[in-house]
Amino acid sequence: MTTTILGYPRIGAHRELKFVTEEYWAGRVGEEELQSTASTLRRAVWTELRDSGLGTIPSNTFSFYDHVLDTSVMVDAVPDRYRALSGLERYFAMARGTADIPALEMTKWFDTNYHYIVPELSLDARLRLADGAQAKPVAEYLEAKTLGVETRPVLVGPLTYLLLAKAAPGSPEGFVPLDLLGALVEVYAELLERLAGAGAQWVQLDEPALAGDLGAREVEALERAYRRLGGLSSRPKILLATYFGTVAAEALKVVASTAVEAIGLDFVTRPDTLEVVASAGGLPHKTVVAGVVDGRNVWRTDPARARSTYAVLLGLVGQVQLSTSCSLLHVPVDLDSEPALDPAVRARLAFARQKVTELVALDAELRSDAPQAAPASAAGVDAEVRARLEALGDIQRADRRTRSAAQQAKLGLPDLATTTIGSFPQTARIRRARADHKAGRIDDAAYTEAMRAEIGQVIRLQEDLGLDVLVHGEPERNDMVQYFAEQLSGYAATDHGWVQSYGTRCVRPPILHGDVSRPEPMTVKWAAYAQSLTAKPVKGMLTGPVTMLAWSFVRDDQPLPETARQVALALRDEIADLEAAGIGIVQVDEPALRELLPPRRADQDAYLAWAVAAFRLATSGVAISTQIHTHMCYSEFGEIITTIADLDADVTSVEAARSHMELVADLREAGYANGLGPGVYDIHSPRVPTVEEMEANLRRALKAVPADRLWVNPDCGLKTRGYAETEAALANMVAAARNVRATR
Ligand SMILES: Nc1nc2c(c(=O)[nH]1)N[C@@H](CNc1ccc(C(=O)N[C@@H](CCC(=O)N[C@@H](CCC(=O)N[C@@H](CCC(=O)O)C(=O)O)C(=O)O)C(=O)O)cc1)CN2
Ligand code: MET
Ligand SMILES: [Zn+2]
Repeated sequence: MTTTILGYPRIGAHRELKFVTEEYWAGRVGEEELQSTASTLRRAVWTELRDSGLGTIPSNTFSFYDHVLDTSVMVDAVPDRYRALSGLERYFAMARGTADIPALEMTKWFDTNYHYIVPELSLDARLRLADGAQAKPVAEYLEAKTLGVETRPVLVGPLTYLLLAKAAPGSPEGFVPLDLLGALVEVYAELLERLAGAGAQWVQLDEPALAGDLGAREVEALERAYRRLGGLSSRPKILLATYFGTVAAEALKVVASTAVEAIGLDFVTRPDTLEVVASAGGLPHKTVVAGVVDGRNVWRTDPARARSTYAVLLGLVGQVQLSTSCSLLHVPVDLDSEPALDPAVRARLAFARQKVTELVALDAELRSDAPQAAPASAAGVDAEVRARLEALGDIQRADRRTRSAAQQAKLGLPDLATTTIGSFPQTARIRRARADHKAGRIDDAAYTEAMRAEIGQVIRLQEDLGLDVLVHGEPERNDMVQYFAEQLSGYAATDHGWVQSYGTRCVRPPILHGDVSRPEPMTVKWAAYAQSLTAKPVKGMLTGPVTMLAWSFVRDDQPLPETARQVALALRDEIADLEAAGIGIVQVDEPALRELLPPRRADQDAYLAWAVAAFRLATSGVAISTQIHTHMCYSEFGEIITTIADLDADVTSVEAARSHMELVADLREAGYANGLGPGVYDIHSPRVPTVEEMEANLRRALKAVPADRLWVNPDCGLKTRGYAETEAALANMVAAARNVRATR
């Protein structure tokens, strides 16, 4: 037996990669320094893993932006619009766009808060191993080898890669990326041969798609791909890694029949993986890389549970190695950087470094037969919260027409009302004030004053621009989830627990460890201050229960819906306080609603039911004249379209610019008849949208939504943008709304 992990954080223990990359983008450091920092970070990971005693060590887990984008570049799946560029310039243009070329799309990596760059494939794509012997996985394998570390290069598996890709715009009807499987597998065949030539003993092919529902076509593709790769005469041994759920039984059967030497299985996400292996008649000729340590949550592993999984597996499979359930990309690097955490919570935690140590210890324990003590786990119980939830009555609001009449009487908004999604640019000045406050360089009063000054500016700007519904701009929030978590009981925040979300953007997911309650109002003083500065309505801004869970590390000792109800109750209280303070519109953001959708159809309805119930619990306590908004972004909404209607918010804003408002008609079909704000421009790019393009978007939307229900807003919050482009874009947006109002 031995140990391994499926991947490791790449951003650096102190976000070194983020900082150097952003300096490179700003033109303040050159490529040489960028490359040298990257190399230092890779080496640090390899030597750390080697010194920790881990059995086998992954490589090619580094990326300058995203591992799916790396794969696209590696197989030369580069759309023509980037062909004039080369090297890193091309790579970052694909990720982020340039002044002239739009970026590739970005979307959620399965049900995580990591985002990948969506491959765009056309029927005539000529896939090939772009850099031949210098291909990234080969180069990184050799780089580790010169340090004396033998590694297992990690690749996105060909099936998963194609299932995550989309057909290039203008592709012939019926073309799907999976049609390119044959060509892609030949590129992987060449790569595997080159890796073998470089001396690699093992390669890891990640196929998380195998934990979802698979059709006959996908199963057939799986078989074709791995028969071909398994049958290569010169290749490393193959570890085919499945994760983010239980491997589909049909897929396991196929993989078992190929020459693949090892299969990675996730024993953490769901309880039924052992049953699937047993029903398949075991895997007597394979090594199972058993994911017994949770790769994406921060709780210490229960050794008794790992032991029993191991014992059962021993009787079912050829060999067992202990591993993480998925890459450690999704957890922070080091618990030792968090001295301020409550010791009782801390005792229950393991970050990436600690998980490696856990694996080594588990392995030693299983060899020596000396059982380890289980972590003491005692989540805080709040009897009052439980009693209140128990006693809670109706969570249904009055019917939509009654509400909308009352709200219109009170708010008197024009047709095509203009607004924004909440945040305004998080400037260096704002972040510095927060850092100064935290370090004690400025006191509470000075910090409050600094934030009020920001709010004052944002309100004035919106009045000057002529927006109809204003926001306070969220300057006081380090992050829309962390900010609330820092104020709720039952939640802990970290100081350095950074996890990559996309590119150089990171988050510190808070840790939800016990029953949740709200000791004090969380947003009222900021919202009320903003409202005191203007006669226009100011929209209060909260993060919804599902998103509060999705972007946190959540306790695993009670069902998720229970935890969601506790968060929802705290939000319900907050909304009541906002209403009492004179805030007539409250937006409850649920950008992660789609993200938590389980991969298997069979599990989806139950999830959607509790997600809707939690949202309604949070939002149903208000007067009919109080307008509830919600906001969603970063998702393919297809599967949750009827759920958006079920939330029954008075107004829903959704990301729509990149899909050209397609969603608007879909929502109407699904019976959505409330207010709708399809984003009229993409906020992910510094490009300033023209009045004409936003007008065109609005006219398109008007075909499906009447003007008195159509809202005009950007796709999402503006926190990652600068002021110059924000002001220009919003001015154009208001002009577009006015033009459409005038010429309808
Ligand atoms: N949790 C979460 N998930 C999400 C989103 C989101 O907003 N939140 N949005 C979607 C896209 N994901 C995103 C993730 C991160 C960021 C983002 O802007 N992150 C910032 C950090 C935000 C933050 O926590 N800021 C803190 C800390 C800032 C900081 O780095 N401070 C310096 C010191 C201050 C300075 O001198 O600048 C330090 O700690 O070293 C603050 O403002 O207080 C970044 O990576 O740069 C944006 C979108 C989906 N998932
Ligand atoms: N109100 C939030 C903002 O504007 C919503 C963001 S959704 C990722 O930043
Ligand atoms: Zn958003």
